[in-house]
Amino acid sequence: MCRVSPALPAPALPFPLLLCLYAAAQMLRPLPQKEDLSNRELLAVLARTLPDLIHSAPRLVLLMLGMAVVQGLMPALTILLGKWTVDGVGAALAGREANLTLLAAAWAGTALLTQVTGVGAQVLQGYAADHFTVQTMGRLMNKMGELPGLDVLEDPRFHDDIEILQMGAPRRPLNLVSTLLYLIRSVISAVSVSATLLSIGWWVPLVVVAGMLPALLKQMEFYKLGWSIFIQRTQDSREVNYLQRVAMRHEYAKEVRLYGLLPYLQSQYLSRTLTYQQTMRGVRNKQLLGILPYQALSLLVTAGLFVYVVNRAQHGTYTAGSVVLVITALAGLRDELRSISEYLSTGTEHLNWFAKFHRFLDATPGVTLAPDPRPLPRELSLTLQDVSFGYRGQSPVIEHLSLTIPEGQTVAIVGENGAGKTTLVKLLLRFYDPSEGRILIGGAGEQTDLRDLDVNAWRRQVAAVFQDFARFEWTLRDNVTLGQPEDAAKLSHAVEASGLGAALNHVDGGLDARIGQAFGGVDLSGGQWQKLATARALYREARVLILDEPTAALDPRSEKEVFDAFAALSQGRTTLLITHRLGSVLMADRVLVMKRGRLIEDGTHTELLTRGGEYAELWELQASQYAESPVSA
Ligand SMILES: Nc1ncnc2c1ncn2[C@@H]1O[C@H](COP(=O)(O)OP(=O)(O)OP(=O)(O)O)[C@@H](O)[C@H]1O
Repeated sequence: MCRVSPALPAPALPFPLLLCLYAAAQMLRPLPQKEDLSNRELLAVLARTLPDLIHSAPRLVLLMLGMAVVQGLMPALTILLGKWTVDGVGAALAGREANLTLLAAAWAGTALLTQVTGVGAQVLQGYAADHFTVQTMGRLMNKMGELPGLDVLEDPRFHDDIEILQMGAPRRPLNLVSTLLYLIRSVISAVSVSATLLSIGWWVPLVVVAGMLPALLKQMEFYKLGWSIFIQRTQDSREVNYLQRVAMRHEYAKEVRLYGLLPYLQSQYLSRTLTYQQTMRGVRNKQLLGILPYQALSLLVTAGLFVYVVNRAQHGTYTAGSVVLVITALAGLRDELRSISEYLSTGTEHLNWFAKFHRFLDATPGVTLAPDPRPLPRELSLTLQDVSFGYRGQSPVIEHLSLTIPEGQTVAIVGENGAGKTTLVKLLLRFYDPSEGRILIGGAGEQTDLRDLDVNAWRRQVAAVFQDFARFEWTLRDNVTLGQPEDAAKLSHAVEASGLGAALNHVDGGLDARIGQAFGGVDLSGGQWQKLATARALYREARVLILDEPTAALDPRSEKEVFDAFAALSQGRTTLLITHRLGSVLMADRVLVMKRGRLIEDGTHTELLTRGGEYAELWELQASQYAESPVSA
């Protein structure tokens, strides 16, 4: 509550008093919470974030803090120098002694120091940004390394977060530290500038701050909206960006043109964007108009004080220098308080980002690394014991699956689309853990639950050609070796056996040619990409080979060559071949037929044909397609 000086002339009393009361009442009104986190939670995030950031560049942060303190004191010093100079000029004009040269030098020194510390702070920020980015990105990458499975990455709760984290990692840490330093600078500046007003009267800073605060708190509310708008935008913008991508990217261009999709995409894009913009415009305008009365109050207080000081100066109570001081201090204080409210709000935004960062770092994956991994068994036979699994706790897509695949066996897995064949492979690679049952690795007497093994050691024993293999836009060589030490003989065999060798003849630069369009490389055909994925699997010396539709994109000659290569490679290795081309099943020792997540048939090709079940039916169906084809026209 404000107290009014008894020395204040009677007519001036009610005005500041009323304003103080009004301002106090406004300040007591609770602010609507627009941000995700409470102030206490934000402070907890700050307490966790700051030590990490300081630790990554302690000297830089200390230097930046020193500069912020110096910069914070400069405005008050400049204001006082202004007052003293004006009063000095007055004294000199009246024939009294005044050291104006010293004042001018001090003013110039202050201006210079402000400039130097400003530039210095920016240089330091550049260095700090490099440290922070490396540290933050490093922690994100480390976390990725702690996520052996795919569950967290596929969790819809993290889809938006991952995009926000990726975009923010290079800038949020520096933004947070700079905002805090700016905040410290502005608080020091506001306090010291307010202190200069004490020379007018002890009540002056109180009245001024009380008059300006409501507008600034309101302003802060508006800034706080920024984060909610940003979050909202990320959710909406993923949809909108997707539409944009479909309209503009090469990979969709053929269908977009053939099916005349552009008008549809445009209308979807426009309607979503316009709805979003309309909502945001409404919120923004309401907020901005809401600030107006508070700004009027702030203006009234400063104008009132100005009139009062000018009036009293005319009667000789204050010097001309004091009038200059009030003018500059009021302007300075208003700017600083506005900056404080802005920094508090943007700081909140950065802390909200860090809250997401921590949430991701703290995410506990369903698939965890074994704390004390058991050694890999000598023999790598695979056993599923009553395994069931459903994605993200949904209804099971694998149900009560039990089977054993001895090391060295070649097994074909067949079945209709969606039967669970790829899911079975993903479970064997421990991208997910079964919801029920166990997967055991090892021969009799040494079987170990897959969950208890070092998952990376296990995966090093496996090579795979996935149905949706990755297309790394690196050189052909890097695409095959994938960061492993290069062995020229192995590389050349993998390239030839996969059928990639023929394609290389037409590519400038051979194995060192960059592929893919993202960096202006040569693009490969679908089949060539698949051969590349095959070469990758062939290059890896693995004891288990997983082939999920490995020849779907290959021409018949390439398919034959690749299967010959697989047949040679599968000797002595456990091979799982998922395929709809039943002709290729003949290379398998055993066939598993899956239907709706269950194993319905298990035997050799001949046994299953004789049994006359699902497999025999599928075989007949495919064979009849060839038989019915006219042999000669
Ligand atoms: N990441 C995922 N999240 C949720 N559901 C999934 C996911 N992957 C697959 N599914 C679902 O699991 C079921 C089994 O899919 P899976 O890919 O294992 O079948 P598949 O037998 O390999 O089929 P296809 O022959 O078509 O490749 C399907 O119903 C599919 O929709």
